[in-house]
Amino acid sequence: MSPAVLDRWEERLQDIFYGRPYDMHDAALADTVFKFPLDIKPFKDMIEGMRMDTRKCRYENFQELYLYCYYVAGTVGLMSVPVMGIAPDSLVSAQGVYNAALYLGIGNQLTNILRDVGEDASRGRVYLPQDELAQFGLRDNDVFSGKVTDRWREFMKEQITRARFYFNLAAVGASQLDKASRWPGWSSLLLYRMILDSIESNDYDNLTKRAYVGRTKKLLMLPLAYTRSLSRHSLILN
Ligand SMILES: CC(C)=CCC/C(C)=C/CC/C(C)=C/CC/C(C)=C/COP(=O)(O)OP(=O)(O)O
Repeated sequence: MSPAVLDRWEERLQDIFYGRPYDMHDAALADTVFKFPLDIKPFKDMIEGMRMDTRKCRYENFQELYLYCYYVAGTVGLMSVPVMGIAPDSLVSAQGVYNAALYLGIGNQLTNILRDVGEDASRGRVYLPQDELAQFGLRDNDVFSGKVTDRWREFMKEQITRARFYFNLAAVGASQLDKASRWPGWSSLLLYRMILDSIESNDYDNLTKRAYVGRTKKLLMLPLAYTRSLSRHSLILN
């Protein structure tokens, strides 16, 4: 995506919020902006994330990576809450629910990154903290080599643990969404989190394999998400 295209997107975004959509897709968003209390900030931040992605292909540390994840995915969580709605009798503050949604975006994006390590490497991109790779005695070349070593497995275990930590933070808010949104909220959390299990089942080979969750597994998960969505207190995942 060229900088000029992203600048144009930002202009169109502003026009959408002014109620002046450019095409039918923009009109759909303008309608949503009219119906729900949406703020332009996360939309702008998402475009900023795409700018960041055109500028850099390495992340020095987790702080840098987290910022990228916020821009491209945490923002989606922040955009979703005003549409999904917060339960009137929420046990968590509105800010707590927004935080949880943001963390779901972070967990999703971290998972997405871990699933796509091999694919991203083939495009010369490494969305993993460089300092953490080094701590495990790993370098870019180990990512490009496609060889799954014990060092790589140990490194991946830590990365997966961190992604699960964000899913746990997200779980705090999923049960506080409006009644109709709780099931979809839990489904999106549990479905994406299953990709991490699949990386484990592949013995941490995310260099030559793309972890995926089969249709049957996904369908079997839906009743579980439904059960979770019935309780208001499911704060901890297992
Ligand atoms: C839990 C609470 C309180 C609310 C739910 C709020 C929601 C629905 C948040 C979802 C956030 C979300 C779906 C973020 C998207 C993150 C993500 C993985 C983006 C990846 O996009 P692509 O890079 O296009 O994916 P592919 O690589 O799979 O094409």
